[in-house]
Amino acid sequence: MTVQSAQQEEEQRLARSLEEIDRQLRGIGPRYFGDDYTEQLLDRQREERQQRLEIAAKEPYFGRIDYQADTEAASKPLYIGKAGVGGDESGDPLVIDWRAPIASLFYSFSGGEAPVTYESPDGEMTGEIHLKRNLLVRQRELVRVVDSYVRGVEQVSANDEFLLYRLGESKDNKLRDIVSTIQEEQDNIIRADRNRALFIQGVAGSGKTTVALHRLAYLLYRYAGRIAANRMIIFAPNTMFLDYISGVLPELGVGDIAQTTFADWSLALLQFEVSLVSSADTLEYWFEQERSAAEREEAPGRWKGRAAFRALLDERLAELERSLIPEAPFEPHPGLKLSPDKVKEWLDTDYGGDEPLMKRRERLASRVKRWLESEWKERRLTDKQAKTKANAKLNAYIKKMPSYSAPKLYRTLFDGKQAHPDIPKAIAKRTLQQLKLGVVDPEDLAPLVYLHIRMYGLDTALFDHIVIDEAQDYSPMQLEALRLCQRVPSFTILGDLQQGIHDYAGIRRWSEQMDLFESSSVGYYELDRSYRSTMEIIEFANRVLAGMEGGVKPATPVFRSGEPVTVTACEDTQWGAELVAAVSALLQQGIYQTIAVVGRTALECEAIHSLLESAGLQASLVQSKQPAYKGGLTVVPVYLSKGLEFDAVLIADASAQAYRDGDAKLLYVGCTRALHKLQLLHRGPLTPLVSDQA
Ligand SMILES: Nc1ncnc2c1ncn2[C@@H]1O[C@H](COP(=O)(O)OP(=O)(O)OP(=O)(O)O)[C@@H](O)[C@H]1O
Repeated sequence: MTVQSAQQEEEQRLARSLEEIDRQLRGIGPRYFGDDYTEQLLDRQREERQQRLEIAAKEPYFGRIDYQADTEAASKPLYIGKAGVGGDESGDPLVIDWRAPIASLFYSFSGGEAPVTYESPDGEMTGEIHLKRNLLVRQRELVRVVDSYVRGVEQVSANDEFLLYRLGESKDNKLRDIVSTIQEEQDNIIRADRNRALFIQGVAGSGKTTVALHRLAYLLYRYAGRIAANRMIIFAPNTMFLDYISGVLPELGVGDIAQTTFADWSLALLQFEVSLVSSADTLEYWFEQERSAAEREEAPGRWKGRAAFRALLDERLAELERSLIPEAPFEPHPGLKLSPDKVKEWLDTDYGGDEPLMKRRERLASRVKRWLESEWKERRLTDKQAKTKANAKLNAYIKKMPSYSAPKLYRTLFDGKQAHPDIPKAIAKRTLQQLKLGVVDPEDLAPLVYLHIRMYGLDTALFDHIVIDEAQDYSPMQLEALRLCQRVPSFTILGDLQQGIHDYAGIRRWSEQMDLFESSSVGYYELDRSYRSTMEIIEFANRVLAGMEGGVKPATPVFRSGEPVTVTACEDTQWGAELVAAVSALLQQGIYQTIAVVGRTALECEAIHSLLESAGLQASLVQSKQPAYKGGLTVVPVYLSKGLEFDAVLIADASAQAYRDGDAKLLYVGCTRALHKLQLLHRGPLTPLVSDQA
């Protein structure tokens, strides 16, 4: 088939499809606002259908495969889109949802006449593919048709033209969905089994965040009715990042999934009984001045974050459990005794198991009360005075069963004689001082959450699935706390050890987290291809890490060539003027929607921001606790740029003074934020991390 006739064929098909989608949209009945439960359910279904059709009415599909099942005599065209649309009377769907089992062929098929297989609910299906076609529809118009495979024709399209087209686009201030260009290695992760602790180590720009969000949409589709969006949660590093990723799930037609930071979630769970030291203080401490490797390793965050710290918490919980039974028997009336052994028996047998400790305490207290009432009944006691006396004794007895909040129990670990001997003195001293003021450090949140859940349980339902982004910054103790929120592990845990700039609190090896799970429930994937940046940028960034200890895996670029990376030396006195000139030049090109000037510290960024403003260049300054990333021209400290991306990045000062030998990960993070253009300026000698590339 010629390109022209393919275009014609698809234009006709698009017109028919749109007509049918519009017809279905018109046929949806009016909304229902009454109290009838069945009607409400039907209304919700109608609304969901309407949302799907509205997505399809703009861009019904992006791909087509002509597939011949083993059991059939001829191939059928299957159109794949963001939202599935039912067909007319013929019974065949008009558009197949990208998450449907058969749609996996579109992502996994890379040519050849060999039989293909996919997993369906009825088992493995086999067939042949005759055509794989990419279709670009924008605002109901067919813009492009590209065949990447036609049976019987040698190698139709060598490169994934569509992928390169998408990657070449410039980006605004929001992450986007990638349904039309998901790559096979990404699709394997998206469709992996639900009940797993799935770890994904992926280089910068390999699509980890994007893939995790698509996986949620997939899980909701695949396990519809069994899992719910409002029982899923995404943990991301900060509120600005949450805002940046907030568009993807709605684009995929998914709402209602909680997206939060571990700190915000923990503080709410602890009912704000404690507050957190300012995150700006923590960041300033670790990033504004040089901190040695030894200091980072021995940091309180590492100490309290270890899985071994859990043993100390468990010890304290066990002690609390033992102390729930008052030593002396309960004697409400002369001659009537309830022995500690009997109370222990109740605690162990009737209220044992997994129930939270303080809930067991409550039940135990009620049990003792019931025992007293039944004794009264048996003895036909009517003497009101005797009863009042006994009730007073009952209250005194119950008071002897200790009741703690999580922070109060936690405090005992660090406090005076009760303090745990294994805790280093300096850590105990600081923690206690803080707790007395009702304040905690970030690393205290996970142990507090752990204690709270073990003592009081969760207020909300258990989670069906948990996503942790930038998980290399999570301590094993955080994972321990989150594990309590599920019956069976169902996690997507993603990160990049090479970007582990918060290693004073996070991990050095994935095994630190993986070892918390049974090996049979752990899955591990690596993503090595980087989709964000041009080849030039990736090769440059790879060499920043090259000298680093500990088996660095370089990112593999997609074949997308761009401008060379530039490194420019400036006289100290000229640096400000050169910076302004470089930013102006980038703006004047008019092709970059987002430009970042990346500084080493918050202080330096404030100075750069003033410099740009006084030169008449409007820029937004990113600070910790920033609620949203606005796009346009941004000045950002390197440690807050993690997770974000910009069309062009200017590293403001890549001098040896700013980036020392130990700062390779930090500079790597800065460089890998760039999609199309990377420039470095330096005043004073260039950092040794890139000196071979200048
Ligand atoms: N298959 C794909 N098709 C098109 N674009 C893709 C694909 N995979 C990833 N991208 C793009 O690559 C960029 C990086 O994706 P994302 O931010 O999810 O990566 P990441 O691995 O989380 O990065 P980092 O660790 O550096 O924060 C995004 O612009 C995303 O849209």
